[in-house]
Amino acid sequence: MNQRFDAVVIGAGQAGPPLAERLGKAGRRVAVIERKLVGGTCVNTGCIPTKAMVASAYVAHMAGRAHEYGVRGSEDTRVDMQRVWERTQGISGKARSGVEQWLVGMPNVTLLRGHARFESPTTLRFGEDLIEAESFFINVGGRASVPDFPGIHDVPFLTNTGMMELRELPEHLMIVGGSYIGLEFGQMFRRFGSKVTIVERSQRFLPREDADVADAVLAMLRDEGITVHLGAECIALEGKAGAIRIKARGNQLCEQAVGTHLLLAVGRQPNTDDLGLDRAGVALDERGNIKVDDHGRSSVPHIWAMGDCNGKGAFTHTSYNDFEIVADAVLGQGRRRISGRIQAYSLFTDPPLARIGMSEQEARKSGREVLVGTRPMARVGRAVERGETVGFMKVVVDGASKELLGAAIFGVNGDEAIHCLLDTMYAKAPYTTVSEAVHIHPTVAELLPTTLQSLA
Ligand SMILES: Cc1cc2nc3c(=O)[nH]c(=O)nc-3n(C[C@H](O)[C@H](O)[C@H](O)COP(=O)(O)OP(=O)(O)OC[C@H]3O[C@@H](n4cnc5c(N)ncnc54)[C@H](O)[C@@H]3O)c2cc1C
Ligand SMILES: NC(=O)c1ccc[n+]([C@@H]2O[C@H](COP(=O)([O-])OP(=O)(O)OC[C@H]3O[C@@H](n4cnc5c(N)ncnc54)[C@H](O)[C@@H]3O)[C@@H](O)[C@H]2O)c1
Repeated sequence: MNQRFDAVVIGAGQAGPPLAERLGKAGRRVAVIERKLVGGTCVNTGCIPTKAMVASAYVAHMAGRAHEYGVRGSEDTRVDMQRVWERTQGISGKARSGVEQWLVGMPNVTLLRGHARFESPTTLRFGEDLIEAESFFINVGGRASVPDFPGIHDVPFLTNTGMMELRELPEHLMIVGGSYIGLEFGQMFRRFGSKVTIVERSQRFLPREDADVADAVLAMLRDEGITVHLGAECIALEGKAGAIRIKARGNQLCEQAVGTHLLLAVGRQPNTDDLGLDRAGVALDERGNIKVDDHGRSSVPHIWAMGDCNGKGAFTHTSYNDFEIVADAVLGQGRRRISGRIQAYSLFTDPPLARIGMSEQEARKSGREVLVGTRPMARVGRAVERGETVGFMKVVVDGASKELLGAAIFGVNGDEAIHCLLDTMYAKAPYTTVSEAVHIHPTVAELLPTTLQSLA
């Protein structure tokens, strides 16, 4: 059967559903095609379930410290992984059904379940059907990369998706990759009670971050009993279920460890290889991302790409922002641009590492007159009162223009507090806007003005 729509959205991730709603409300007949679970990675196997698990791990950690706060009765803290799993699935499932009900209730929008693939620039193959449309909006996201290591077919391994299914505690979790996924899962499973070994190929931990920031995160993980091997590139896997060994180049220390479970957290690849994009004439970059202009338009003018599959961001907030930019280009004035986005992300360890704009190393490389203000969390009243004083805050400023260039807050509530700096950057206001502001006491944000008064 042939079907015709004004617009087709492929993938119900973070950008597709809100765009479908906007197009539908504008009177367009829209199809949203989703091959698996609506809500995509964030809702089902990414942000939402992992942050629910981070919350369980936080409670386990604090229960172990309860006596420090004068709370007794939790000396025998144990984690019930079945219950952690149920809670996580409950939160993720509720979010998924929320997206589903929202999609089904949208005016002029039809939700179709199955895999879509281009047959031509204006036609999709959808099962036995062909679907034609005037414009297409691709929001297909990505999946965990699985390198073809020798041994990969013999040794059982998990990715972020498989981690969601664990209902018992791994005795020893080995993790290849020491970035967002490896560190968030590594810390939470250590707090649940597993032994954790992380094998990272970079010689320098978190190389994107300033050395003082990266060192502080590494020290925190090691203090919690996590083994981190740096400069260790996994090149092969050996063993069998329950007894897994990682062979590494550069640092063979990890080869002495035998793990019961293995998590591969070595990056993600876009879901663009089974979309028939060659038949549509859509150009890809060398990593398989769909090339887009500053408005999200691909090399074929009526085909747009949003979210992880365009390689312009790898976060839920960047995918959602892509929706806003594409909606503005298609239905508005085309004022908004991807290049107008300020880099912002948080590594959700506990405490989190929140980052915006430039690091100090990037700012210095740019040749500006760089001023830096720092303050340890141990001197932030709120952190002291909470008994969570790990980390520090750091703000980077252009001394000549007074512009805020970037910031890192590795500390309790840093992921929230950093937004007052981020919004000041969007407002293009000088740093004195914050340094002369009066913030509420006692908060973590309260110390940002003081930090900015001590720039050097
Ligand atoms: C473990 C983990 C934790 C994360 N934590 C965070 C976090 O804390 N904060 C943050 O900002 N980001 C986080 N991320 C990243 C975030 O999840 C992604 O950046 C975000 O989900 C990307 O959304 P998207 O809209 O690009 O696509 P996705 O959410 O991946 O959705 C794409 C959808 O397209 C569907 N699809 C694919 N191909 C087809 C096809 N051919 N036909 C039909 N449907 C198709 C898929 O089934 C999927 O539902 C995390 C990621 C992971 C893996
Ligand atoms: N808090 C968040 O916002 C959050 C959380 C989780 C995931 N994510 C998103 O998911 C994406 C994927 O995360 P990720 O951590 O898998 O990937 P990543 O690309 O951030 O990091 C992969 C890490 O694996 C290492 N590595 C690669 N090959 C290796 C090998 N053979 N041996 C040892 N180390 C190796 C790399 O050096 C790197 O440090 C990220 O881009 C991020 O945007 C975001």
